[in-house]
Amino acid sequence: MDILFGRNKKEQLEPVGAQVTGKIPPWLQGTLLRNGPGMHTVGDSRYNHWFDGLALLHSFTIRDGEVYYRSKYLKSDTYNANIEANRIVVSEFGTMAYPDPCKNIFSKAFSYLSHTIPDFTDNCLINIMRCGKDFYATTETNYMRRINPQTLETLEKVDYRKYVAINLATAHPHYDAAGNVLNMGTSIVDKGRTKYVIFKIPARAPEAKRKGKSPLRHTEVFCSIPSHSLLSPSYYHSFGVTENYVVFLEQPFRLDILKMATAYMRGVSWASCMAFHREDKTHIHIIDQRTRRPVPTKFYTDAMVVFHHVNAYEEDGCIVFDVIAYKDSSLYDLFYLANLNQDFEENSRLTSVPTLQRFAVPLHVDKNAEVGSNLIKLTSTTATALKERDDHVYCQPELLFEGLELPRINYTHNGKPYRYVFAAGVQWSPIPTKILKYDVLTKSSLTWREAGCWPAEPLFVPAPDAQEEDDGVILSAIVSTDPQKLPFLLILDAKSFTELARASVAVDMHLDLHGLFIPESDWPSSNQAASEVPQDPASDSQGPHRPAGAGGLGFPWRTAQD
Ligand SMILES: CC1=C(/C=C/C(C)=C/C=C/C(C)=C/C=O)C(C)(C)CCC1
Ligand SMILES: [Fe+2]
Repeated sequence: MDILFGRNKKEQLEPVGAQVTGKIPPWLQGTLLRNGPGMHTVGDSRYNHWFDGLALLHSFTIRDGEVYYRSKYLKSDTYNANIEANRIVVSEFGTMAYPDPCKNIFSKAFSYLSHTIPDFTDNCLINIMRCGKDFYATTETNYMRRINPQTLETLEKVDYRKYVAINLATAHPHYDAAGNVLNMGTSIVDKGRTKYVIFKIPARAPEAKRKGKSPLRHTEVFCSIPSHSLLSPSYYHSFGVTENYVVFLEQPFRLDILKMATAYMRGVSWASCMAFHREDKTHIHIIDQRTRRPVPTKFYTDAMVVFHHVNAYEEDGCIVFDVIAYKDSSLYDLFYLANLNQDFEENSRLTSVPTLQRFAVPLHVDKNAEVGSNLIKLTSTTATALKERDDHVYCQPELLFEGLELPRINYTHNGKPYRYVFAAGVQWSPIPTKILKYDVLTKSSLTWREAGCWPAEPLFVPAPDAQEEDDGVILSAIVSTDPQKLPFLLILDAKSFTELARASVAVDMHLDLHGLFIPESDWPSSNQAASEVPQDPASDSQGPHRPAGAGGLGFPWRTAQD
């Protein structure tokens, strides 16, 4: 597994043409832009965990049936400091680093003190966020890096704290139809309180105040939810939205702030300051977007760990939400590189298989309902919500499917009733070996897999004239451990799950985490995009074609005159 996880990946700075087999639908024009860890050693020093790796951005530009690939390391402050020192000098999730090993005892003590409130990393390796015409590489700290989505160049560092009082933020924001961003973050012991903050970033700054200013300046706090514990807030990786509500799971997988404050001094990583408390509850917070207040009923379920929300929607006075859940927090332990690179089959066995679970929460709890009665009357799910005393409701999910992660949906159905989950399929190990389409209505699934192939998160792009939810394609970057097979971009017909085309590239491709698709018509200037892609030296075409301007391919919002 060293090929997948151990080696530092080589950048592909200039776009390289792919060898396309099959036929790419002519309407599919745009760029798949993705992020993930690509470098795990610097000089003689080594990161401990796969999530520590330095962010490597890569993109597949699809134009007129041809595909061009490029990749570039995010030139974060973290990257630059490491490269300059020729060793790891900035701490990441699973690795605590020390900038100056030869300091004397006094400056060491001073350095320890200044690290009790740590300045986190800007190694933004998890996802790409779009905000109007701006694109950002994101992680879960208070930093993001703006990037050029065409050249993959790294632009300015953004500190969320300048706009909203948070120390951590998710890398999985939501978008409304106008492209406004809704995200969540945690504010740790600020003015004596620890809270979860839901905030909105407008896609564009208000007209009068625009003048080239970033929409981030107009970030607005939407709602704050006090943490159940001041010194051990919940860790969360994503959240759910419906048309009128936000779903937030305050799970008993928690950060220990006192441990974090002493981690640097004790020489332990941030990861060691997180713990799963299996004896505790998972609190389900439902926030009404119209009143900007949490629904007062105290909904809860058993202890679980959720990284990815799939979707949520309203049905007959209930909130239905689907998540990928685990019985424990062992997933993060499996990504220690020592486990991935040695005795992979033994060390990387999932002790808890990720399952698709459906929850149903009643929005109005009948005061006269009997204690112990099930408040869910929906015929579409067997999920229950049992009334208890004192405004408490105990929710139990319906198990829909076992063995899936990295879920994606047709995003035009986000927050609304939907039918299909596209996901990576996992069995005994957390590394996906297949791609799945799960139908929540018929409870049936379709699978794509190939020997020696390791697929990334499957991303759905709707066809321009889509009538049905699955009219479109699935894009997934596939890394191969078969020496005879190059890595490739796989394009599946989302309806039948059959292969339409693949674009193989002779590059050192990394396993990535998350990303997005930018339709050609959404580029701020399509001329510029066209000029960025050079002629493929291997092809005898007359150079890059001008984009036809296929409109509105998949993003649920328009940016038109940006
Ligand atoms: C650096 C850092 C963090 C980083 C977390 C990361 C990098 C998580 C990655 C999660 C992924 C990739 C999940 C996939 O499902 C914390 C713990 C938030 C807080 C302390 C500083
Ligand atoms: Fe994620």
